[in-house]
Amino acid sequence: MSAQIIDGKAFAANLKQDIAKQVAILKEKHNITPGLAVVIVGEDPASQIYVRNKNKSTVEAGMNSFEHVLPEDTSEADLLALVEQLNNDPAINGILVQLPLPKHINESAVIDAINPAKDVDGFHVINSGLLATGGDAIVPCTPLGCLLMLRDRLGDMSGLDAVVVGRSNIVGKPMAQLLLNENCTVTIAHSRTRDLPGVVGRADIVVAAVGRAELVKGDWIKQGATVIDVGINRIATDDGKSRIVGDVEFAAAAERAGAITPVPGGVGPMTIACLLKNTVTATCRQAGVKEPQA
Ligand SMILES: Nc1nc(=O)c2c([nH]1)NC[C@@H]1CN(c3ccc(C(=O)N[C@@H](CCC(=O)O)C(=O)O)cc3)C=[N+]21
Ligand SMILES: [Mg+2]
Repeated sequence: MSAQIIDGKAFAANLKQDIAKQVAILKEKHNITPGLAVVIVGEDPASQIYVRNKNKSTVEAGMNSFEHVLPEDTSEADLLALVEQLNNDPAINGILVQLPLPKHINESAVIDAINPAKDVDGFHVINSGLLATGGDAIVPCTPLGCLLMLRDRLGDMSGLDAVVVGRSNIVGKPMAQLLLNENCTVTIAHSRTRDLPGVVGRADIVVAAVGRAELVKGDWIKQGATVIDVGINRIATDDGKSRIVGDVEFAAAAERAGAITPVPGGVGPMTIACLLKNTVTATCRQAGVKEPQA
């Protein structure tokens, strides 16, 4: 194995320390404590684990955390009413509605009902529009976390070939926008892409975000490329148990890559750290104060 392993967990721990310092300064100088509301509809166990981790990290950073767990059969109207209540609550600076929502609820209607200034997921159409047009967007947490790791590893990315595998509104599209802002030559690959191995093989930066276990094969990777694996897939193992793998065939890719994120311990922890970061950013903008330097 030749690749450097990018330690997302350590990176996130560092970022969280900086955020805790920012929060302390906000309290001391402005008497503000950022508040994050997380809304979860239904009882998917995996979702509940994420929500618990987010809650714990929020409190550790010195912020207030508010959890709203609603039953699976909650109506869209009731969920919209809760969003409206959170929009109007001055103690709430960030609102995250956990996705996916149950089938009977229109996801984009709910996301777009969030006050864009409190949309710490950066999923509101206003924030995606601002990101696309070079404005002051709140940037989705997962792509933001990937960007911070890439900047740390590569510095100036100008002119590099970047391939994003996956075109979701949550990861693929905003990731491509961010890489374009870094002056990369960006390709978005997806299920209809012809010659995916060839497209991936010319990339200096590969971001895999398709949600398919080990779809990106190690021998596709260009020597020395930087590989960011967004996937979190649970697969069955021979002993009847299960384990978590990414969207990239890790061991084989690490033979060729210059640097690679592991799963777990890569992008996931950075997503949560960036959620806290976005909550601080949103709080400062709402209060009209400059973001403190940690
Ligand atoms: N509105 C909304 N915003 C989200 O950001 C959002 C969402 N809905 N729905 C669910 C997904 C999933 N998600 C994760 C965040 C962190 C880890 C994470 O920290 N993972 C660790 C542990 C993995 C494990 O062991 O299970 C790791 O990768 O090392 C995972 C998954 C945020 N999501
Ligand atoms: Mg997110």
